[in-house]
Amino acid sequence: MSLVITGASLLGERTGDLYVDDAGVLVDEAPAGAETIDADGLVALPGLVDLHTHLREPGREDAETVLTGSQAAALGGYTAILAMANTSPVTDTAEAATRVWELGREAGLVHVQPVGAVTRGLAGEELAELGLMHRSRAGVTVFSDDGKCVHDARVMRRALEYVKAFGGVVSQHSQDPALAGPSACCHEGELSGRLGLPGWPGIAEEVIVARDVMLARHTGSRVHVAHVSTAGSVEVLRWAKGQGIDVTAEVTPHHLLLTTDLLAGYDPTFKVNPPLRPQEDVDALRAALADGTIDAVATDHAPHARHDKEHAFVDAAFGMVGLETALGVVRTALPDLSWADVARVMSVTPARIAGLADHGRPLEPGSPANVVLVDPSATVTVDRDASASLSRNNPWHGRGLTSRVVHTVHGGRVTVRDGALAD
Ligand SMILES: NC(=O)N[C@@H](CC(=O)O)C(=O)O
Ligand SMILES: [Zn+2]
Ligand SMILES: [Zn+2]
Repeated sequence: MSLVITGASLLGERTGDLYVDDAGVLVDEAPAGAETIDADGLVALPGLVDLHTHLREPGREDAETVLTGSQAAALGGYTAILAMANTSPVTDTAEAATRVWELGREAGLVHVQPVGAVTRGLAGEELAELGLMHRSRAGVTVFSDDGKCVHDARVMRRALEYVKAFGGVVSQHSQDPALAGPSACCHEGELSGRLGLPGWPGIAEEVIVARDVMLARHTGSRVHVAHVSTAGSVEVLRWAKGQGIDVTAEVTPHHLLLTTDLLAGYDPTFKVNPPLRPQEDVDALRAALADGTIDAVATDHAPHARHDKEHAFVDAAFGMVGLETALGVVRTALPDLSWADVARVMSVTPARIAGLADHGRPLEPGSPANVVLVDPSATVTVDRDASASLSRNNPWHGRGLTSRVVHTVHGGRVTVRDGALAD
């Protein structure tokens, strides 16, 4: 179905119309018989790309499936998501990766790009079949043991050497298990002491980031730092980039807006890895995103069933949902970021990091029609029950967030119309 989108503000810079042909590609003339979307007052961006999504299929379809996660992604303005490997079983074979890729195609709402595990079963010992996953139909290029840190430096070195051959990247969950003990469940600081909760200090992240940028330099391979959470990690990244080391980094929406004080109520909704940090870290993360030291925003959408989350704080699962709220949180946390910069950190750069050639493209003839249309002046009050996700661990419930995703177009197909899933 061809499409004419009229009067949108393209990246907030100039008003223009967008034309989409039957093949789902942007063209320079209005196709005959096209559906029209009136986008007057809306900002058009390339469809968002999430480098870090947890779908729970296979294994925990009660918490999320590829379909429900894809729906949440489309509602959040995404046209591509990377599905983390910590499912059950783990995505550590070509067959498992291909299955996730197929489920994504069947859901048909966003491109679901499987992330492959670095090590078998995320055990941190033997490398998974990285080459076979890359050569499979899923075409895996991003590898991660996320949820666990590849803590053995020798294993990390070998993984980097291996993926270098085909331009792959290792996305690291930076958490030194020796410094952040097995029961660590929040930021280590004055508050964790007062609350009597075992903390995990920023240094447990920073030593791994520092080690990994040196391994990237040594191997000439590419490292991506998942969910950066401290000012110290930002300093290391700034230095590494200055040296020309091939490293990229992401920050989550929640680390840009929420701080560790929220833990005073012992509400496990706010329990996440890495933990919410003090305001000084949040300020450093915002500045680093604005100046390009941090390359991308990634949701780390981590749905959990009620019976895994509703526990005493120490026993509850780590993680929060985030696909539907990411853009609103970024707009709220960084109101001065230009729309072109929002496109850069939420679409263009993540697509480049993941090697997704059809995403993050300029809104110009010849590009695949992956587009999101946003109302920049709306405020949305988040309701955790009005969500496509199967999980309700939503830290934004009841909050007002700036901007609203109105329409999403994936490959020329309208997936979200007027803020609701299209039929
Ligand atoms: N972020 C989280 O707190 N949890 C993630 C794992 C992870 O990203 O480390 C999960 O899979 O639930
Ligand atoms: Zn992680
Ligand atoms: Zn994660």
